[in-house]
Amino acid sequence: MTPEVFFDQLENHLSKELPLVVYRKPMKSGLRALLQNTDTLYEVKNFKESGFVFAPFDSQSRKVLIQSSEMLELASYSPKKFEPEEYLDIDLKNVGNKDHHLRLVQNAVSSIKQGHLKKVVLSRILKGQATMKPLSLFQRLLALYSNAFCYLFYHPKVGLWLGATPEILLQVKNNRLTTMSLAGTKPYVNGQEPEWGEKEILEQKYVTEYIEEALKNEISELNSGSLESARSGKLWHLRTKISGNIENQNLEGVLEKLHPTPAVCGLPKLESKAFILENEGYDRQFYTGYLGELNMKQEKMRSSRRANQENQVYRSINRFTELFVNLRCMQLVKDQALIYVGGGITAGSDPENEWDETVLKSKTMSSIL
Ligand SMILES: C=C(O[C@@H]1C=C(C(=O)O)C=C[C@H]1O)C(=O)O
Repeated sequence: MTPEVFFDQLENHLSKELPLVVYRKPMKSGLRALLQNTDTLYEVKNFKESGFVFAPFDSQSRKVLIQSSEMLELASYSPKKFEPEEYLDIDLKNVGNKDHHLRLVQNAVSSIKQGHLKKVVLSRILKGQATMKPLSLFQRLLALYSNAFCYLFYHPKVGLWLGATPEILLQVKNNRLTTMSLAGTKPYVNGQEPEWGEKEILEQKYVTEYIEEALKNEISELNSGSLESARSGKLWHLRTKISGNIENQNLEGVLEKLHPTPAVCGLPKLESKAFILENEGYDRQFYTGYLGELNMKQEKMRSSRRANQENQVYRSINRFTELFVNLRCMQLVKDQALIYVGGGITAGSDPENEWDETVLKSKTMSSIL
């Protein structure tokens, strides 16, 4: 299949207002799309389902599933080069005023200092104008962010979302589970690794400790890698990779423990979530939720040749799950682009710096407008 045919089929599906998702995994060149031929809204109930899950921040709300009627694959796709520099100063409007966000951060810092919370992630929306078709915006994402999970999701009963996320929530392949702790942000300047301060080191450490604690009874041989700087577009983050063995494939239990991690919610989990729902002043919907392949089939052709036996080729079918946190994303409502951004607040946070961090993060998506 050629890229033209691939994208024409997606365009045609979107024009019929039918659900679809198209995505590229980090550091891969292939594209995959799942197309659903009815507008039924399927939901994930127990994580035994198979398809593409699109789950909101608030786990009380429904987790949408695209059940593929048809899967399209493009083995390799080279996006047209795109130079965003000239687009970077795009005019974005703040939804909600700056004072509100500064006060929100200040209140969180006070709450942390009083000992009610250790960390809370606070976010907001910026608004821009989309002047291109959604699939053209998606192609720009592909051109800019080769190490992110890039996606476009559409369901007539949910809306249209696009994103390029650097954060893995969970991968499960052959009983091997991988996740990561990602937090702390610095701008990417001249390719130089940043000097990390105490504030970033602490906020990332909280996430690592939380994940280790959450998984310790679910996962055997749990192992945390070393702390590293990870680049994400024009930003750097601190990252620790964490892996282990998941014996009983209890995805529902693991996700219940893991999501939302303090990378997008806070610590303690329930208190910080309540703080967000009470004070942030808007509905995050799918921002800081998670998305990706759930129990997808992978067929492998194996061959075995034993002495005195014919060469046998047989098929084995594995299932795998690969979920990402829905960060660096936007929602398209007609030609309005709503860009969702946030940052982790700890005792050492300065409201103006936190505001600047959200402006910086918004450029990941505003660069494609
Ligand atoms: C909340 C976001 O990002 C998260 C928060 C980070 C931080 O506080 O430094 C860094 C990476 C993500 O875990 C976002 O991009 O909106």
